[in-house]
Amino acid sequence: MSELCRERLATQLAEAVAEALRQDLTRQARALLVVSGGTTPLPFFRALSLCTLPWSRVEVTLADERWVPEDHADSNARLVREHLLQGPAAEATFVPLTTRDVTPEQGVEALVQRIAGLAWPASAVVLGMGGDGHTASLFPDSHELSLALSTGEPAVAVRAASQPQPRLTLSADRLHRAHRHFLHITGGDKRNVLARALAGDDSRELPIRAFLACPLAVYWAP
Ligand SMILES: O=C1O[C@H](COP(=O)(O)O)[C@@H](O)[C@H](O)[C@H]1O
Repeated sequence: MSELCRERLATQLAEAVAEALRQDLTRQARALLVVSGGTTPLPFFRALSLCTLPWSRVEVTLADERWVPEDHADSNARLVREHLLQGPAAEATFVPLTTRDVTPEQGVEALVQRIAGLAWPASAVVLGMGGDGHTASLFPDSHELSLALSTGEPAVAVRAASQPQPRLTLSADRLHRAHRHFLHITGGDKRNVLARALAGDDSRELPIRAFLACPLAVYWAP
């Protein structure tokens, strides 16, 4: 039952995101979609790839990325290429968030320049959330969290003791500036984390709190 619910949730989210892109494309030449990685978005990526859109006018980038090669099992870019950029959606322009630099600290400046030409503000940001309340790569146990929550720079290199790889994340400021915000989560554990987040206001404890007033359209299924 929960598999069916999750598929329907992914389809409904894909329809809402596609409609957001269509609306913006009636008044601008290009529209930008920011997606998250991890495991939750896979059915959403597949559903969105089936939507009718002028894909050649759609740009896609990530909210965050693990600093691994694109063929690595943990690469968010690999997920986007394999599950979203398929069929007609392959005509979209995808801008990944890694370089060949050894560390994200070395690569961040080039990435800031790479994403500067995208159609900001994004039409939609689709956030995920971890069990620790992180979203994008805004981790509660990261030294760079305060910077990523407060900087006006678009992207930040981050490290967190809880994570095996260093990361690159769009800053809260850059994510905030999107026209629409969606949160895609599944399962009782994440529902409970979201309930905790809604009951407080310290974004350093549960970084998803930084987006609760965007407004944030929550797409949840068991
Ligand atoms: O590390 C990450 O985790 C979150 C949530 O991932 P999930 O596997 O629980 O769906 C994701 O939103 C983020 O983009 C990703 O890099």
